Amino acid sequence: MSRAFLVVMDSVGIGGAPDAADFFNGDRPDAGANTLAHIAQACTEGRAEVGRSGPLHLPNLCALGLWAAVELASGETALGGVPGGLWGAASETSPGKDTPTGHWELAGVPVPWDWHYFPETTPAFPDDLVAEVCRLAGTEGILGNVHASGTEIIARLGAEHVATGWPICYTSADSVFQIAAHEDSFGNDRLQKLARDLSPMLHAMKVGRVITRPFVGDAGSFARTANRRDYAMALPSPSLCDWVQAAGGSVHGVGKIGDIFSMQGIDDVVKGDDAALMDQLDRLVEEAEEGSLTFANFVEFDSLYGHRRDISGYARALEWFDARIGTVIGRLKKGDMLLLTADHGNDPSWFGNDHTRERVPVLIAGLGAGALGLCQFSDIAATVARHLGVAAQGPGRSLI
Ligand SMILES: O=P(O)(O)O[C@H]1O[C@H](CO)[C@@H](O)[C@H]1O
Ligand SMILES: [Mn+2]
Ligand SMILES: [Mn+2]
Repeated sequence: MSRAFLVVMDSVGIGGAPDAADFFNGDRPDAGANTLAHIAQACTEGRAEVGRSGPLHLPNLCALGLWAAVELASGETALGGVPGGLWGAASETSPGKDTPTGHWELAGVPVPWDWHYFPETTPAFPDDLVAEVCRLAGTEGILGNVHASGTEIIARLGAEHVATGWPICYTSADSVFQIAAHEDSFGNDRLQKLARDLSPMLHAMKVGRVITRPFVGDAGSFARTANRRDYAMALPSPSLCDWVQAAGGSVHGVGKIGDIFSMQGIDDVVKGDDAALMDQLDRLVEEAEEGSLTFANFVEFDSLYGHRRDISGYARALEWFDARIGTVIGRLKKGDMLLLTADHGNDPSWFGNDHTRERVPVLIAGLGAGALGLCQFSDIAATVARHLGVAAQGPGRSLI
């Protein structure tokens, strides 16, 4: 018997996606974006000195083969290290660079449809959708109705929201409908019910997620809380999580995993900030059952630093993660696999403020050293399934 830990470093791309020119930030194609290599270059050149200093220091990820994976994916040579793990680089085939699309394909389910994206117009949403939000919320109108950054829009419209009670609705380059509302004046339960009731209409439009963005505080210092929830579409077919459960194994979600899979195929989930999630991953390395899959997402690279184009912050988060994951890897037991990967890129040195289409690293601890080569996202599901002795479905092929 064996156990598997599949750990997604949200947005930690390594460049080189063959179809990057087909994806955009505004009108700028993603060709050339490289989250890790560009952060490393900025660190080396002294352009990432806030709260940290000097060259990017990732000894544990490099010891697994991270920099070999970056070079394989994109040809960029930035740092070094002799790979002591299994390492490779994976490309996505699905027509989307968002979190659910990436995770579904990592779990063996490429997305077979085109998502609906709202136009970059004002208003961004059709009248019938706005009317339905008003009906469900019991309000005369909505605020926003545009493409926006979530922190910027609550700073701009938060006071008007508190005064009118109208929900702030916005979208981005992703297939999302986001609703921000104040936890005290609007109420978090009411916000979650609104999103839950609205999501069937959005899902029928092929909008991937309705996301709640509760916030607290006063004008000038509004702050989002950890009570964000994502109401995602159901998967079109069973994923790695279902395969593991069908074989009798438990599936433990850490972080956003429960939301991304609508809890389908997941036994339990723990939530919190990334530091709390790392504690939970550490606990699961101690406690997870034989035959189980622990599926973790660390989102702060993306949500706190990638979208905000904060290179120093992203570098700090990587260095923190590297130190903590090194400890976790040191506690793995015989027969365990820990596979580190990502769901898309979010190059903080790039144009715009959205994700970037990139290859992602595949780093495996616990199974010796060697090159896995270039592969597909869905091969990761097949690899984990093979390790657990579980029958895989879908297009992936095991790398081991
Ligand atoms: O600016 P905020 O609200 O963080 O939004 C970001 O979060 C969304 C979901 O991950 C993305 O689509 C991106 O727009
Ligand atoms: Mn993501
Ligand atoms: Mn994101």
